[in-house]
Amino acid sequence: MTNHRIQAHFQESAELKIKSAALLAHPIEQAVELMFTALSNGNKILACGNGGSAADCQHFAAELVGRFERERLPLPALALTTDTSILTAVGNDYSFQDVFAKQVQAFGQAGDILLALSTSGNSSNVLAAVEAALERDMRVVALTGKGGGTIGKRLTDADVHICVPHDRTARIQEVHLLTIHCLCDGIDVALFGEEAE
Ligand SMILES: O=C(CO)[C@@H](O)[C@H](O)[C@H](O)[C@H](O)COP(=O)(O)O
Ligand SMILES: [Zn+2]
Repeated sequence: MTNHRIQAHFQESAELKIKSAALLAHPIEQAVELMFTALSNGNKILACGNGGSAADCQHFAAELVGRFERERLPLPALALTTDTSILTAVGNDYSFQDVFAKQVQAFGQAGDILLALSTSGNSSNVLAAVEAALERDMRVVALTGKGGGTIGKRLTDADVHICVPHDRTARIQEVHLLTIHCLCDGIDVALFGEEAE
């Protein structure tokens, strides 16, 4: 791999982040508001996604249950990507499409939030989780890319769609992680106010 190729990855990622800041600041603010309201009402956040997005779900849940940058009480967030017994039993006995939806049906309650991650917006198990969440009167915060796919089309006006304006999975994931950190920071600011620098 040439030095030039590495420089190009950094360049593309940096440019996309700047472009996304302008386009996504508003939906990210809306997502913070939705999440903070849910948490304040005693509700929780469930998160699902595949591959790199599964890792993002766990990253997000760790920052809510543990902490982001400020010391605070643990906040209820659960990654639906971690219990291998549930994932294999549901995948084996029903279908891979159901691995997240069954957990939304088991754990989700009205007023909870589903954080749904899919760079293509087309993963059928994430779409099924979105459907299950909407059926239960939960709100959805969807992190997508590539135009938003079928998940983008399924969302309602009460949900929040954060769609990264790019077609490359890796680049979209990089903006998703930054978005997750903005969500954590926004929740901390909603709790404590902006820190004096
Ligand atoms: O991390 C990567 C690619 O960068 C992969 O593991 C990627 O997450 C997987 O191919 C996923 O299955 C893609 O699903 P999605 O983002 O389209 O929903
Ligand atoms: Zn990746």
